[in-house]
Amino acid sequence: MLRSRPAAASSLVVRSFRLSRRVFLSSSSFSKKKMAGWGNPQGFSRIRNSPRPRLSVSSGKSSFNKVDGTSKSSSGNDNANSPQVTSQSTQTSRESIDRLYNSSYDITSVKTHQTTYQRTKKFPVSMDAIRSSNSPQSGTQNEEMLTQRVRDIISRCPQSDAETTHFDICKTKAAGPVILNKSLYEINRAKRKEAQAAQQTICPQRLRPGMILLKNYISLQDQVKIIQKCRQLGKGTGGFYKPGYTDGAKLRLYMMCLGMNWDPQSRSYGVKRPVDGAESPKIPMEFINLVNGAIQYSHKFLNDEHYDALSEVPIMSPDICIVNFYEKNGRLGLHQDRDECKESLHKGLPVISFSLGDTAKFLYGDERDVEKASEVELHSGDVLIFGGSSRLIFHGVSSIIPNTAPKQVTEDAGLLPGRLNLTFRQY
Ligand SMILES: O=C(O)CCC(=O)C(=O)O
Ligand SMILES: [Fe+2]
Repeated sequence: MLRSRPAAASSLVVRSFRLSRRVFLSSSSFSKKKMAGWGNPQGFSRIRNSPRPRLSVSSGKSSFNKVDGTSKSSSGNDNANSPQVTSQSTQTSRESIDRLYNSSYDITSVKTHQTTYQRTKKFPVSMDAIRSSNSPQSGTQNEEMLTQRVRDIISRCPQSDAETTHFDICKTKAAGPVILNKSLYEINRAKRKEAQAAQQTICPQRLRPGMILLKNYISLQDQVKIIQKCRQLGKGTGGFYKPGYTDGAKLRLYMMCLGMNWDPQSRSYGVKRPVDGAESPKIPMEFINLVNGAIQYSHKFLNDEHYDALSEVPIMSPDICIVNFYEKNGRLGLHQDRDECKESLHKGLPVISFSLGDTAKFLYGDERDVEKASEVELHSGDVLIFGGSSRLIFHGVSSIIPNTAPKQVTEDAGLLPGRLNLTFRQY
């Protein structure tokens, strides 16, 4: 799980600009602040993208200072073309380079005009070239050192497919039980699984017109699979991040969008998310099959109860899935889901919501008023549908009830304490 940064790490940002043909090294404070501001909880996501940046290097004094972390950028001048190395900065750079030479360090971010290459793994950069041109250090030699360092960094930038590590919703695998206990552990687990499977009966309820709750709809086996898939997608490009607003406020959840990105700041959908330009992963087909099955199930239930199934839950093809992960103190204020296209809203195409993990207290009502809202508990495996005349209900999560997730979810899938919610919509 990537939640903290190795203590000894320092970081670099390498930017290359096609127009100015300039690369500079800037301070860790820049990249940390930027990443933290953009939503990654600890400000350290790993992103590796191709293509590699074209390398062209010049250096500015602020670059050296920034490496050293001693000053803020004074090189806001991105058009500077020639190296500027003053005696002051030469001194600073020598110290910086010495320090770097003596330790391996993190490359947090290599940024081009289009792409951010980020990684956090402790990453030793060969300083042989720097060593060989050690002293005396003229401005030109300094520049060469810097150039070599940048080349080193770039040459270690993987060229493979994009890969990002964001917030991990699952525990990293704990050390397994000792061998002697293992068989007993497995026997007990199998028994527990059987007992829980026997208890799992789908129980549909019509909470109000267009609002159907399918209790226990998702089998434990499927819950584990959904969590594992969300975990895998959530660690990659476009994965989980903590959305925030420009005023600095943060939502009390981690979010990942599939199919299309929904931006909480602008309340709009787009291909790429503004925070890091990442495209949303596709919605896995298994998820879509489950959604279709839930729609069919609700239709059968409504028909059996003599309601107009198609007007309460119109058929939809999900092309958006917003995945939220709530930690134990997570919540979501009353709101309407109304950023899908007019036609989708007009037709009342339903939102289909899967709950996994700890139980949520879910509020819903006709007004944005907590006092007047109704409450229902959503347990792991429940599917909530709101379409037709309930499509624009106000809804939110007032709290997460700790330690209520089924054992399979916490043990087999390893979901962290908290709740995973997936809402499917058709744009
Ligand atoms: O977590 C939930 O149950 C609701 C999520 C939600 O309303 C949303 O993502 O818009
Ligand atoms: Fe919502």
